[in-house]
Amino acid sequence: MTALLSVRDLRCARGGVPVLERVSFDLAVGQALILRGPNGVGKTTLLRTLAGLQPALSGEVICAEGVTAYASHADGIKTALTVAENLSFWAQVHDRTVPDSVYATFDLLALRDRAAGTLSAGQKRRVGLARLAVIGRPVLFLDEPTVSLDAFSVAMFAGWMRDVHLAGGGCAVIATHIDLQIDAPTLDLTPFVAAADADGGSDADFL
Ligand SMILES: Nc1ncnc2c1ncn2[C@@H]1O[C@H](COP(=O)(O)OP(=O)(O)OP(=O)(O)O)[C@@H](O)[C@H]1O
Repeated sequence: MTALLSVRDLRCARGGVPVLERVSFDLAVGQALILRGPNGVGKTTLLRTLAGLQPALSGEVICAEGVTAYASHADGIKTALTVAENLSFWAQVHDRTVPDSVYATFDLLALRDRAAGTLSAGQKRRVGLARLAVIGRPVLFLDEPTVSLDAFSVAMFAGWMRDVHLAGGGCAVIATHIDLQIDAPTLDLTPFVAAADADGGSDADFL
């Protein structure tokens, strides 16, 4: 099966300090990988590195150009715009139109014309997740996507991930502390914590 994303012997750092090493995996069409591990183990660091937001220390992330999207804890919402205007904005940026189904899928029908700044945290998160359905990027890197969501909304998001995104030819790497009920392997990052001081610089770095 052809991989949409291949990660080879990746070593990554945060703030100049090596955090993870020896991370390798492949994701094909329809596959997701759930990242687990205690606070500070490096889930965000790995996702940022996979998304190209920071360089790897070594190793390879093999993926086609322009097919990835990264979503962090921040919703990236423009508060003065309505929900519909936010979704239209993202659609335009990606040269797409907003599928009508998105409003029902993310339970946003009643909120369509509300200024996004007036939404609750969970409602804002639903708009942020709906953005993923609008932009049409097949390779998603998601950092705690269900923060602030109630159980109904978590199930709704998981349903979209499973039945629309993955079934529609996408893949995803998802850091989450909760069980999304998605049929996907889990990668616990604990064994991949970088060896202490393995690349911690030298006195010469400070001179
Ligand atoms: N801006 C920063 N500068 C330096 N070190 C940082 C920075 N941000 C995070 N770190 C450190 O990098 C390591 C990995 O952090 P990271 O945010 O990737 O962990 P995480 O697994 O996503 O944690 P959490 O589950 O708490 O979100 C931690 O030791 C953290 O303290």
